[in-house]
Amino acid sequence: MSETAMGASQKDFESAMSQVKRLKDPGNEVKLKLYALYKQATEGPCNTPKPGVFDLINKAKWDAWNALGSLPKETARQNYVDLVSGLSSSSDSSSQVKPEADRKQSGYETLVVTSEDGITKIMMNRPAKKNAMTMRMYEEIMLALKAASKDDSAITVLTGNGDYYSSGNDLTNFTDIPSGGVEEKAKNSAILLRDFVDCFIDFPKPLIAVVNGPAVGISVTILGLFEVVYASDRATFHTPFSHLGQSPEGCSSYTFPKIMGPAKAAEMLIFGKKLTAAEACAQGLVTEVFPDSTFQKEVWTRLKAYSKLPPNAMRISKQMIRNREKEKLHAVNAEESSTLQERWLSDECMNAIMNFLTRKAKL
Ligand SMILES: CCCCCCCCCCC/C=C/C(=O)SCCNC(=O)CCNC(=O)[C@H](O)C(C)(C)COP(=O)(O)OP(=O)(O)OC[C@H]1O[C@@H](n2cnc3c(N)ncnc32)[C@H](O)[C@@H]1OP(=O)(O)O
Repeated sequence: MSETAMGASQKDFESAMSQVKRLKDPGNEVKLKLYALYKQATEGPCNTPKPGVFDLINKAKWDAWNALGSLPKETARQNYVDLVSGLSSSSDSSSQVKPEADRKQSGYETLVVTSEDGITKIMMNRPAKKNAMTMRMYEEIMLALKAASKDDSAITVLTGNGDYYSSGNDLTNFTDIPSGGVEEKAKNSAILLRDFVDCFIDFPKPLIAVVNGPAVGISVTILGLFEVVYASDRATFHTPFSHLGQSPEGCSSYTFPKIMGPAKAAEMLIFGKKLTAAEACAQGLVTEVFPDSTFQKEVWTRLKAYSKLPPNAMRISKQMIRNREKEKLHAVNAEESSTLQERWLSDECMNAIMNFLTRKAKL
């Protein structure tokens, strides 16, 4: 009988463990798999309490281990040995890693993040769900922005994969209620929202939105915190907060009236008027609109040229503009987040979410 059919021996397992230490960094996703298999092989099914939502690293590790369910220890041990052996042979045969692979940053579940030509591109990557923003996506965008603020790129871009830029908050975020109840969820979500928007307020480099298709809710409101917004002529801009029993966020209660005047801002934020890309451009929310057929080519050519400008000069200019109203923006963000915390508990909001989830209503 072959070794594999019998299952890996303790000796194979120990040898794989020491092999792991000599491997080239396999990336976060693989490291999580290795961690989970190791825990399952040595301790059995996940037996520790789930870490809190903000304990990102331990939560990711816990999720990976917990996902193995009741996989037997022996199978986990064998899978660990097989995974390490696969990694060793691929790292032996490709010590010269392709530049393409180097540019893509792994470890994100909801994003594709790449860095090249002086541009870090953060792409929301849930096209089948119109890039709706899950709790995980909010956390990952914050992580990606923090990393981009320290990397050597000159500018940072947020965009979406597929036909939508983003359909805004994933409404199923309302369904995962913890044991502390809906009040606890609303409180934690308000903290997450405030932290999320703070990352945009404080982001130190020029931030560009490449709006490849329709944008809804929070994906629209935070555009007021970007330096430049390029849109395909297929894009639309929609903030249906009253329809959802909610109120504005992303500092839009302050930035939108400043950008487009109070009357136009009210039409969008109170009455949920959906703007075409051309209308959004006329009102100053969008910098420039491109035909969809040439959108990607034209925008990226433009951005590559901008990314060659002296990065420190661009950074200093951005900060000079932003610093004039940073304090105000933080105060607005705090107020909008705490107002929403109450709104989320209202009947108006709950009914609207139930209507979407039971497919009685779409925008
Ligand atoms: C207790 C408190 C918890 C609070 C947690 C809050 C956390 C922070 C919140 C910050 C505040 C943000 C506010 C907003 O962003 S408000 C805007 C919310 N967005 C919406 O209301 C859009 C809802 N979606 C739609 O109306 C339509 O899907 C849409 C018009 C966008 C597209 O319609 P279309 O017919 O073209 O496509 P489908 O509907 O078939 O969509 C394809 C699949 O994608 C799913 N989908 C799309 N958008 C969302 C979404 N926003 N949330 C969840 N799911 C979404 C859709 O259901 C389809 O899925 P299936 O294929 O599985 O059916």
